[in-house]
Amino acid sequence: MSRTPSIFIDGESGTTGLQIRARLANHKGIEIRSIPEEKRKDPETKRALMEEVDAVVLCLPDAGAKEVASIAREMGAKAPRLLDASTAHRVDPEWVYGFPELTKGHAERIAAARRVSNPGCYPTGAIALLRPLTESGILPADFPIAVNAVSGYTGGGKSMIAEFDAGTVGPFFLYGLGLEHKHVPELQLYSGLSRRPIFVPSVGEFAQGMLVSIPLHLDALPGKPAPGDLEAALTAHYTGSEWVKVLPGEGGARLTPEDLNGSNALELRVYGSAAHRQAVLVARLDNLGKGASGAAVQNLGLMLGVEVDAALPVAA
Ligand SMILES: NC(=O)C1=CN([C@@H]2O[C@H](COP(=O)(O)OP(=O)(O)OC[C@H]3O[C@@H](n4cnc5c(N)ncnc54)[C@H](OP(=O)(O)O)[C@@H]3O)[C@@H](O)[C@H]2O)C=CC1
Ligand SMILES: CC(=O)N[C@@H](CCC(=O)OP(=O)(O)O)C(=O)O
Repeated sequence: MSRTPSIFIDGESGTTGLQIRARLANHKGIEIRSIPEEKRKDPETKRALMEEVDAVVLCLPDAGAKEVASIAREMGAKAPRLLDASTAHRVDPEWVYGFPELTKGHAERIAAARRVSNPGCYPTGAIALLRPLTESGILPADFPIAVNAVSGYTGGGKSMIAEFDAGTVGPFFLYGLGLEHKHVPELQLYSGLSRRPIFVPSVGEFAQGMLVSIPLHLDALPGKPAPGDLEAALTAHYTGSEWVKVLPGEGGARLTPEDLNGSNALELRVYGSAAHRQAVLVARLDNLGKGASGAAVQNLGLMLGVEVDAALPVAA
């Protein structure tokens, strides 16, 4: 593409949309087009702009994302490429899952795709930990898995931010306790699990940041691996990755969720006790970074074939 590619961020004033704009603020290689505020939910205005841009980033509730996807279907070959940040299309086989580090060749699949579905924040951490273990055969697909996670409250979008700003919620809560959280299908599918994992999310009184942890009884795994074998499988999978790093798990250390805020980084650690034959896999990320807008900017770079910095620009 020789001219500057253009995008339309549908839902640009929401939590995810604003963060994408901020990450692209200093970027000269992508032109951002908008529609007037009062027309932002008008399908005909959207359709007209969709005819003029190369890609649309959907930062909308699921219903809004499905509406734009159906406009794009009607447009046929004239439709722009779509990158959907919502949950609407994540396990739809006609969409490519937007986790470039998923497996060998996946970044190239994203680069070539017409429709890409950006991952959920929690699945980003869990899939990053589990996929290399199922792919390498260390973890059987039907192994019982439980995923625990804590998120900053921006993960709940404008409505949850308003609740915390108003001081009407306590400092911490578990949720998803009906075991029907919307992230479980993508987490199961892309981790390569045949047995539905148990997922226990929670929110703390901090705006941004996330930890995802997965405890494992190593004796129950067929090859009875040591913690170091798990770490070696993760290291082999992510060697050379710009954004995903495998770091030593130092027992006794405290791990806090906010350290990667503003970045597009994802850190993976294996904590283990050889004596007790136990391990805990932990992912740390910014829920608005690699968990949402950073990942979206990374995917846009692949889709449009331009160099992007998926991290927030550092304030001068
Ligand atoms: N926050 C997060 O960490 C993550 C969010 N996501 C997903 O991204 C999407 C957006 O979430 P988030 O940014 O948090 O949500 P927000 O509630 O913060 O923002 C959504 C924005 O979309 C606007 N909007 C709603 N319906 C339409 C429509 N039909 N057309 C145009 N604009 C519309 C809203 O405007 P108004 O308020 O005026 O209705 C609002 O500005 C969701 O699907 C969410 O699941 C994905 C990953 C992480
Ligand atoms: C704290 C909180 O409420 N988090 C959101 C998920 C945030 C996220 O990744 O969202 P999407 O799947 O919408 O993209 C939730 O649990 O529904």
